[in-house]
Order: sequence, then structure tokens, then C-alpha cells
Amino acid sequence: MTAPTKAGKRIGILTSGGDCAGLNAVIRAVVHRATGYGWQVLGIKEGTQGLLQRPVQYQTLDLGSVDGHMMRQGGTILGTTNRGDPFAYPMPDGTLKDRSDEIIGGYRELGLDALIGIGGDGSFAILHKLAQKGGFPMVGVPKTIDNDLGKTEVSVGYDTAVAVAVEALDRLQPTAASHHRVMVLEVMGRDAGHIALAAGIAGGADVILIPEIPYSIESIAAKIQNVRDSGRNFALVVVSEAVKTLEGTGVKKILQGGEKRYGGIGDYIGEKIADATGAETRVTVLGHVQRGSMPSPRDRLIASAFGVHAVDLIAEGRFNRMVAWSNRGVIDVPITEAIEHYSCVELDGALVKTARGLNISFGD
Ligand SMILES: Nc1ncnc2c1ncn2[C@@H]1O[C@H](COP(=O)(O)OP(=O)(O)O)[C@@H](O)[C@H]1O
Ligand SMILES: O=P(O)(O)OC[C@H]1O[C@](O)(COP(=O)(O)O)[C@@H](O)[C@@H]1O
Ligand SMILES: [Mg+2]
Repeated sequence: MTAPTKAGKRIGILTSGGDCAGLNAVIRAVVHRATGYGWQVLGIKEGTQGLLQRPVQYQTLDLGSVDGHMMRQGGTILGTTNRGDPFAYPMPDGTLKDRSDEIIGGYRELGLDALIGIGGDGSFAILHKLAQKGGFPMVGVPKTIDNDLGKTEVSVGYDTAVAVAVEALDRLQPTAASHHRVMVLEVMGRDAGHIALAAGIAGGADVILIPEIPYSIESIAAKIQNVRDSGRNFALVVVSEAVKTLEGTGVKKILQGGEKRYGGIGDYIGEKIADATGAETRVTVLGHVQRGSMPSPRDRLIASAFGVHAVDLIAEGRFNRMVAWSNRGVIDVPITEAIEHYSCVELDGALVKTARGLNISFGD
């Protein structure tokens, strides 16, 4: 594919890392704002993978291609990747190769004036390094259901993921009560407990286990005994996927190609609770359902505000910055600060205090 001829600025946009709800709303907002400036927008396919391929994989985005139902759709129309680090790209023979120059070459082939990357910490680390090496201007838009990016109060996708987890607890509660069971819900979060904490509070959990707070089975069992003593015959337990075993190891599955992902701590905790309390216990692993929903209104709003601001940063010539949510509005921060400041659950933060005030146990 040959890049279209150019009048005014031409900007590229890509989505990177795990998908989440609200990515399409960001893309739509970027296209609206850029079109307002009279610019062209090229959507790069599959994150950095699209720039690696020849011909470079992209699609031209205009108002006609982003309106209608796109903002309501989960996922990303551009595709994404959280594999294939360009600086250590896994080759078929098992070796790792630095392919960053090919990606920078792909960027140049498109004749872009700037790149908007929608990603999380991992993606920004890669994209920023590429932009520095290739000398091209870049702006970041934060997304991740994990909400673990520093320097922004919230990332696109988090609100929807929490809503899905709360809905799961709403559905587990009546079946737990009907069968007098302890229901364990394992939610995502690599490696922060934000989803578990927020969903646990909003979904009425009795116990919330997050990687930031060490737990003991005795303490969880004591909480379940308290619940029984109060006359209630069921309990809801939320476990973040990154919670470790009592021996201090993360529970992971090995996937095709040797990739590892969290999964399984819910079963581990469920068994321990059953042994310690004698309660009938069932485990639900929510998994990618948390990423696949229609974006919540709040995610659509944040995504829209971020997309507009990202284009404005380019218009102002302010690069290497990430748009961020702070104090009821959009700001921008150096992207390096966002990468450096990993944001896990603050132990003295409002939500931990709220949970304790509600007598929710962290198992500590
Ligand atoms: N081409 C790539 N683009 C983005 N991330 C990649 C790529 N290749 C490998 N990765 C790795 O995948 C992970 C992507 O980060 P992930 O946490 O999934 O998303 P996010 O960018 O939202 O943080 C990081 O560990 C990153 O180093
Ligand atoms: O989709 P995959 O590759 O199984 O990855 C799962 C991981 O991605 C996430 O859903 C989201 O991570 P990012 O938003 O940082 O990409 C994590 O919560 C989870 O551990
Ligand atoms: Mg991440």
C-alpha cells in the first residue's frame, strides 16, 4: 500500500498492549480533532507489528470510517499486540533480534509528522525508546484495565473492567446465598490490585485479596466465621490474579510460545478456604470477559477527552508527553514519568480505608 499524498499534517495512531473497552472511542476522538485541523490520520494495524511488515499495514481514517457505532464497540478496530518487543524480537529460530530500525523505517515510509500511541506502561516504554531512536515526535494516551500507569488518576478501560467484575459479583451473590457457599472471584490485574479493590467494594465482597497486602488463610477463615456468626450463610471473596501463594510465588500458566500469564490463584485460595472452614466453595475466573464489554459512559468520556487533547499536543508541538486525568480534567505529563511511576494500590489510600470501614477483610 502506498501512503496517500499529503496536504497539512499526517499523523499515525496505533493501539498497543492488551485491548480494553474505550480504545475505539479514543481513535474516534483523534480523527475528529485532527480532521478539524485539516490533517490526515493513518491507523497503524496491530501496534508495532504493522510498522514491521512490508508493505506497512495501515488504514486511512476519516470521519466516515469512525462514526456510527464505533465508539460503543469494545476492542480496537486497529488490532493490537503485547508480544514481539522490537528491541528483542523473537525469531523463528529461537533467537532475539533488534528490529527497531525496521519499525522506524516503517514509520518513515508513511511520511508521518507524529505518532499517537495508545498503550500502557509496557507499550510506552517500547514506543518512547523507538521515538527517541528514530527521532520522531510521539504522544501517549493511557489505557489499561489494570489502572497501573503512574501520573494519571485513571486509564481508559479501567471503569468498564470494574463494572464487569461488579456485575459478576451481583450474579454470584444470589447463587452463593441459595447454596450457602463461599464464592471466589478471580479478577485481572498485572500486578496491581485496583480492579479487585474497586469491584470488591462496589460488589459487596467480604474478603478482597490484592498483591499489595499479604494475607493468611487463618485471617480469611476468621472473617468467614464472623459472617456465619452474624447469621449469613454465604460469602463473596475477590482475588486479584497477581496475589501470591503462601510460599510467595505467583500462579501462572504457560501459553503457546512459552508466554506466561497469571491465572489460577482463585483455585488455590478456594481450596485453602474450603480446607480451613469446611465451607462449600466455588471459583470463577473472570478473565478476558473484563476486557470485552461495551465501554462504560465514563470510559467513553475519558477516551474522548484524551483523544482530543493528544491531537492538541501535536498541534502545539509538545511531544514525549502522555495525556492524563487529574482533578476532574485532562492534563499532560512527561511520558518518562508515567513509565517510571508504576501505580499499585496505596495502602493508606481512600479505597483501602473505605474497605476497612466496611469491615471487608484483606486477609491480613
Ligand atoms: N510490540 C510490543 N508492543 C507492546 N508491548 C510489547 C510488545 N512486545 C512485547 N511487549 C511486552 O508486552 C507487554 C505489553 O505490556 P502490557 O502490560 O500488555 O500492555 P501495556 O502496554 O498496556 O502495559 C510488556 O511487557 C511489553 O514489554
Ligand atoms: O491478553 P493476555 O495476553 O492474556 O494478557 C492478560 C493480561 O493483560 C491484562 O488484561 C491487561 O494488561 P495491559 O492493559 O497492561 O495490557 C492484564 O490484566 C492481564 O494480566
Ligand atoms: Mg500493563
